Amino acid sequence: MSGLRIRGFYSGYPQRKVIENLSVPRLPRGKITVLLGPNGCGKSTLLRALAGLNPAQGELWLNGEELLALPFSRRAERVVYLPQSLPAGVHLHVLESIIVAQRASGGSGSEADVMALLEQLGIAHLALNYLDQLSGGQKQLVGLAQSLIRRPQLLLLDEPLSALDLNYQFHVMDLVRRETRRRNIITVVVVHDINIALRHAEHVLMLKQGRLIADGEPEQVITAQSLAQVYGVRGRIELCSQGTPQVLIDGLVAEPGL
Ligand SMILES: Nc1ncnc2c1ncn2[C@@H]1O[C@H](COP(=O)(O)OP(=O)(O)OP(=O)(O)O)[C@@H](O)[C@H]1O
Repeated sequence: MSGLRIRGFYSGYPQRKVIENLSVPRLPRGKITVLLGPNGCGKSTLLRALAGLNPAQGELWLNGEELLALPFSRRAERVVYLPQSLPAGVHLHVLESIIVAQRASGGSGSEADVMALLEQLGIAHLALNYLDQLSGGQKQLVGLAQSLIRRPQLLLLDEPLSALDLNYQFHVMDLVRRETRRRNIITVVVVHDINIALRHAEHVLMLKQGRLIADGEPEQVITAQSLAQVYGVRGRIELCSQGTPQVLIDGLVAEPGL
């Protein structure tokens, strides 16, 4: 079966269970899935576990192949995880760092391909800058280029927009969506901005305390009821004048007894 299927999945740390008995029938190929949930609910733990960077038990099927049974090197050819921040102290040019990422995944290391991707991301002018001399947002864009050039089947992006301005947030989500469709891959993106999820996601997972609360199309998952249950806020979903749904937050859900 194509797509990603998760069954009876557990992950966490020696002193702490985080993801408990998670099952997701199917994350579709060619679509962006946004993973939502409050701070500390287990979003990064889950992405790292999907990538084989955290211990996990259960079943994890990617395009019909059981990932947990694969050696780490074969799994890393199929799954790429972009962490919230790039490792510090890497003294490489942007261009070199992406060529290294491309060669590590069996690519040709072609400078022309890398430059074309940097152009698409709007950062070709940074090609000869050192990674450790970039701004936070510039580093995020380079991290995205390093991830895309590796041509994974499953792309896991952990808060890739957190340091980006409004223009780049839109540009990056648009680009990731186009590339996800063009390459027919599965992309899972963690974001905190519900309106970005409503606008750009094609599928949404909502987590609370390591458990799946909702799974489906954005407008089915992001409702006043789920916002109250998962985030403890009173919200409304309204159509703006251009027909795009928007979440408006009116306040916090009253504590019982207050
Ligand atoms: N290395 C670790 N060792 C032990 N516990 C950890 C570790 N990393 C995270 N945790 C705990 O696991 C839980 C889930 O953390 P995780 O980083 O997955 O949450 P998150 O949903 O990504 O949060 P945020 O939105 O704040 O980034 C938290 O309670 C956190 O304290």
